Amino acid sequence: MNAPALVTSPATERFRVIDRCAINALLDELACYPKPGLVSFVDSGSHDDMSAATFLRSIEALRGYFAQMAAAGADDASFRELNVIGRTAEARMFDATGGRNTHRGAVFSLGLLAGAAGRRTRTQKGAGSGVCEVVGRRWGEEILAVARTAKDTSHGDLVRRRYGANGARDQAAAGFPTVREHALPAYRQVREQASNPSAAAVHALFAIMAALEDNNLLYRAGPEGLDYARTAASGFLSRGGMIQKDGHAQADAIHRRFVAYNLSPGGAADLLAATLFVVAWEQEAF
Ligand SMILES: CC(C)(COP(=O)(O)OP(=O)(O)OC[C@H]1O[C@@H](n2cnc3c(N)ncnc32)[C@H](O[C@H]2O[C@H](COP(=O)(O)OP(=O)(O)OP(=O)(O)O)[C@@H](O)[C@H]2O)[C@@H]1O)[C@@H](O)C(=O)NCCC(=O)NCCS
Ligand SMILES: Nc1ncnc2[nH]cnc12
Repeated sequence: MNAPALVTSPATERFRVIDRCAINALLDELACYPKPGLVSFVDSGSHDDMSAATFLRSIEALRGYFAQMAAAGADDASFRELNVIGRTAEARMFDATGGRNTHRGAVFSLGLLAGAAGRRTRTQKGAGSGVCEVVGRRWGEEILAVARTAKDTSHGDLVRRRYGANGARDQAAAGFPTVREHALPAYRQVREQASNPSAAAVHALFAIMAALEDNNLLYRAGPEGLDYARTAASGFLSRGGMIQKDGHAQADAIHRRFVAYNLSPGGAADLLAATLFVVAWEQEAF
């Protein structure tokens, strides 16, 4: 007897494409180099408890999660409903990494963007456009309404209390302004000048670092550490960033200094993955 034919609806296929774009975005973020203080295939940056292998295990554990978020987004799920899926994925990530926080921010930010991409597929035309804004418009109020209590003890909660810092929730609720206004223009500028995608990704990472209040930097090194990172990033960009002849060497030198100071812009790394997702999904959807 022949095996029954697998029936895949066009909607299911689109959710799979969204999943693939998100997984590839995470892989491309990991692969691009030099990233100040961050983990790559070259080295583990400022992290002594994680390597590229840890990140690969984490990414594999997240496969399928983004399709689930896309399907829920297409069903007009509330933030509360999306959050249930997100927390399960976060638990899978911690299982796969032995409790290390590789992608907590990406589970949140990229998960919401996958939900928004799923939601946009309902309208078919222009499905790729404006996914960042959709997150803010559809779920922004709910995201900000989730009450935090004195018992919340993530690093983000600590720096929020200590410095009044914003974080992943504020970015998402505002429709990812750092991605739209800084990272995407920086990425496209380098791509248009015929440079390779990895150089464009590194350039975009620096653009995010120059603009973002990154809670990872604040947690590890306080406002001085954050200022140091933002100044290093904006100086690099003002000299031409990855468009300069020796852009790679300069970025590598900044990476080494971040490792020496134990700095790691993990929040910026997540927003780089978000940026790469938006680029990939826009290409698929039009
Ligand atoms: C809603 C939450 C995601 C909020 O969590 P939290 O209250 O902790 O808020 P944030 O500080 O804002 O950070 C969450 C993660 O987002 C990244 N991040 C940091 N700053 C920003 C920023 N300004 N904008 C966007 N994103 C930001 C960051 O992720 C990266 O950091 C990881 C490592 O962080 P950390 O734990 O501090 O470092 P460790 O290695 O553990 O310690 P040290 O080595 O420094 O000693 C990293 O690799 C990146 O992923 C923040 O961690 C959350 O509470 C939540 O509700 N999550 C589950 C629900 C969900 O995901 N739902 C799906 C969508 S509905
Ligand atoms: N490549 C990376 N290195 C360290 N932290 C990260 N968080 C997300 N991506 C990261």
